Amino acid sequence: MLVCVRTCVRACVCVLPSAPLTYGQQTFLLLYLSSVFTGSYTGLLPDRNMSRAADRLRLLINHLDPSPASIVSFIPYTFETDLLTPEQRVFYEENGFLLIKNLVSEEDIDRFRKAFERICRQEVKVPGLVVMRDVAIAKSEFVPDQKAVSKLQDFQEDPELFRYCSLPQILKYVECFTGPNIMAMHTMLINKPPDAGKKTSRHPMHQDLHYFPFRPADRIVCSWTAMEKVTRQNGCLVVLPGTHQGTLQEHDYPEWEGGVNKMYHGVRGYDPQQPRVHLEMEKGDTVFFHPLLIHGSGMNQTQGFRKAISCHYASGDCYYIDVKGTTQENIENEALDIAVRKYGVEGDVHFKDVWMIRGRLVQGERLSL
Ligand SMILES: CC(C)CC(=O)SCCNC(=O)CCNC(=O)[C@H](O)C(C)(C)COP(=O)(O)OP(=O)(O)OC[C@H]1O[C@@H](n2cnc3c(N)ncnc32)[C@H](O)[C@@H]1OP(=O)(O)O
Ligand SMILES: Nc1ncnc2c1ncn2[C@@H]1O[C@H](COP(=O)(O)OP(=O)(O)OP(=O)(O)O)[C@@H](O)[C@H]1O
Ligand SMILES: O=C(O)CCC(=O)C(=O)O
Ligand SMILES: [Fe+2]
Ligand SMILES: [Mg+2]
Repeated sequence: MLVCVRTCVRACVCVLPSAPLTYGQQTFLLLYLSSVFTGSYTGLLPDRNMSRAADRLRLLINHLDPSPASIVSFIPYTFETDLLTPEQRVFYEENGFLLIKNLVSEEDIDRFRKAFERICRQEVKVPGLVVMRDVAIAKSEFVPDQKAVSKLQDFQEDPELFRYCSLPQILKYVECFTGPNIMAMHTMLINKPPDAGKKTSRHPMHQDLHYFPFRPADRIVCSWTAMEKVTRQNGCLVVLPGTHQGTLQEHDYPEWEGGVNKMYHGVRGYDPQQPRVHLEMEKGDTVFFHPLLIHGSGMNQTQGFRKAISCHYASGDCYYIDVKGTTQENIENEALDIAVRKYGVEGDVHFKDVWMIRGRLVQGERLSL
């Protein structure tokens, strides 16, 4: 098999010019190899830096070795599971996100919406649930209505909402990023309110990994499903493609005149000139994205509440890290302050404990999380 692969790679490279490979040539080679070898060598990523791409290909051919470690180092972000097409795999490897249209049914979304409304009307009480109000109206009189709620967080104890995290069609995709043991670590239903005029409905550009004291980052993925049509107008997700290939950056509260929501940190020194992509989506469309991908969402300039439901998954064999002395120390301190108030615990509570109690196994085995 190895000889066969090597011959085939060499054959492919021989027909290509010895000069730097174009993007199209690389894509062709990649697709050809994956069709012949059912994906085992789809790690030949096209690279926008054409001479670097040629070097990488030469390196692969010279050191062709079918050990899992060498394959992983060429295809760091995804696993082969027969689900992703080579094009989808390459897209995620390159961009750090993948949008799947029409993945969650209307019926399911309507059920999640009803469950959300019951919580807003305070007809059910869910242990551990955090109900957030937008900072612009946080100090106004409490109305038990969805108009007061900007986000639900930690709905793992609500069986109806948590059904989202176990939907088989979602887990099939999640498995491509996490592998077969899957923990649902963090759940949210975001009800982005019409902006009250202070731009507080924005979510600053950030990397979700900033919030997580577990690793490795490549075995973590977010699924985010639009519960209705989301557009630039009502504050769709905005992503910076390819930023998942960078490192975790320092995060702080952005200096916004109108204020910013509690714990909405943004990457420090965000440059608004960077190329960004607005992910406009229909009801049921789902985007999967890497926890280092820089993303946020714009203002909601409509009168409706823009709804989305999401879950962060991690491989069961991810491990906790100590964030003391790292850029994550600021969010650890804030999270611990809130946890102490929420659970009434004193003293010896650690960032890791806050995550351990939220995590729920959804597939395979719970190992180290
Ligand atoms: C990957 C993922 C994790 C990324 C993200 O999701 S980033 C966002 C993460 N967000 C969170 O973790 C939620 C944080 N929020 C919360 O825990 C809660 O909503 C709290 C801010 C603690 C407020 O909850 P609670 O105490 O039940 O609410 P109260 O109405 O009694 O308000 C208590 C004091 O908090 C203030 N407050 C409420 N909501 C917000 C807000 N959105 N932004 C800023 N300040 C807020 C409120 O004005 C009140 O302040 P004082 O009157 O005590 O000065
Ligand atoms: N200083 C900043 N730090 C971090 N994130 C920011 C900063 N300024 C803007 N953003 C983020 O950039 C993204 C785009 O915001 P913006 O409100 O411009 O939305 P938009 O969809 O581009 O709207 P518009 O059509 O008005 O350009 C949002 O995620 C927003 O929170
Ligand atoms: O739905 C949104 O506006 C984005 C939310 C988000 O990125 C987050 O909460 O981490
Ligand atoms: Fe996020
Ligand atoms: Mg703008």
